[in-house]
Amino acid sequence: METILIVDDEKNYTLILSAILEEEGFETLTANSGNEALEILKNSDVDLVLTDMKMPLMDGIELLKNVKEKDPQLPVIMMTAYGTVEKAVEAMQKGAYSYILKPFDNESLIVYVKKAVHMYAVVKENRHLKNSMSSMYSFGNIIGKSKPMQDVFEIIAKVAPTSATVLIEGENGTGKELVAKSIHFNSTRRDKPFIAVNCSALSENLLESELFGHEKGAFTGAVSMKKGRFEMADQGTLFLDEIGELSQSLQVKLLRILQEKTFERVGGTKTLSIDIRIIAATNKILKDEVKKGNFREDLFYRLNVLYIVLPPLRKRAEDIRLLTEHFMAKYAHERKTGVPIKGMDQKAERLFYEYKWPGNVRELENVIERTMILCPGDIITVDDLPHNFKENAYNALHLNGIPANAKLSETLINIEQQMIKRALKISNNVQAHAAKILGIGKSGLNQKIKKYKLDINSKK
Ligand SMILES: Nc1ncnc2c1ncn2[C@@H]1O[C@H](COP(=O)(O)OP(=O)(O)OP(=O)(O)O)[C@@H](O)[C@H]1O
Repeated sequence: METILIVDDEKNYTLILSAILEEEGFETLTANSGNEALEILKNSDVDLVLTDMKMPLMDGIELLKNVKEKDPQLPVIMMTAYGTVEKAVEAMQKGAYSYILKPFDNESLIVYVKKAVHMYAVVKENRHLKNSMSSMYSFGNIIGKSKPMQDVFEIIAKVAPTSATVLIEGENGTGKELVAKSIHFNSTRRDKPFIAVNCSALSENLLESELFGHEKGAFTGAVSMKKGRFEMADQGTLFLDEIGELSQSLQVKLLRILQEKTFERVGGTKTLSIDIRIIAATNKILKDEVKKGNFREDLFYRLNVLYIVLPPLRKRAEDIRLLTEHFMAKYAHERKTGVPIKGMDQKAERLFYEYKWPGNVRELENVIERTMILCPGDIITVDDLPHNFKENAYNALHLNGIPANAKLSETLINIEQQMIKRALKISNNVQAHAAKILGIGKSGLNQKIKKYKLDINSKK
């Protein structure tokens, strides 16, 4: 049953309207001031606000403004007396659904109310669909409707509750850390630490003490005992990013932790036990690294208990629009103008689809964040996109192998020469035949051959 909020400072009037509308099968709530109405709206689901225009303290227009801030699509009907029609027009401009002149007959009121309520029912249905779609197309804050991403969501849901080691493969910026976090926060370890280490960011010695910690005096500068990341992650999850960069000696130590769940701090003799889940990630194909002898096979199998591949963005173009909208909403607060972005024009969208996104989702996110700051209007055009992105995107748009920054005259000469060479080859260097293939005169061809010094052995 739909609920109508009736607002009028004349109490009797609200009661009469309430009776009329309840007779029609609506549920009603009544308020005798704008503030009272806003209080009700905070706690109840309302499908329509029917308000008087002239009220002390907060008038109908002011109330309308507040309602629209809460829900821009909730319909508001203004009841107004003859003298205040101009105000009613102003209300319409500010987003009122309609106005009705007092005194009105019950039938007209009911027609207006039914129309508005019906319109809002459609809005609510769309919202519901959109919500259920967005939960289909996301797993926590990981977005994706493409088949490979849907498969990833399924695997995360299955592996998260276990404590199994997971290996995630994917190019930079494809969301490996996001997936690792999602596994952690959907596991029973969610209240324990999630610790991330980038194995390529530190030299071997530093990484060793970072991972395993060190005892006081273990090396110059080790002035006190320091716990390593393994200890910090005890009972939680340790995310080892860029695992393919781990040195051979650290690979051995990691293997021991995975097998025995024990280790010693650098410079220490005491064996420590830990309970951690390891999630490893790499932008290399680890199997190939094993074949090349760069990565231990036994460690590879220990890590690869469960395997997740995140495909590059260029291979899941159907996610681009969804991710773009997601990041537009995420960075909407960065808009200095306050004008909300409605979307992107066709040209900009095409560029997004054709671009190869070497930096994957991270690059897309950065482009959108900067565009949200730069774009003055409500539609993103190519002009609003960050300069260096446009340069990259256009340079990447090869036209039959011709880069976007190629000069026309040079390119035409190059193509002309290639076509002549090909025609000569096909015609076994018979110029008359080659000219026919090219659709030009024999003497014209001969001139070009001389100009470009293309063939000295040709048969006339
Ligand atoms: N599917 C996705 N949905 C929403 N945001 C995503 C998605 N994939 C990546 N991101 C965002 O892109 C950025 C990069 O993601 P993340 O750091 O997880 O990538 P990565 O693969 O671990 O990168 P690297 O290999 O460079 O460490 C983050 O801000 C992340 O939130």
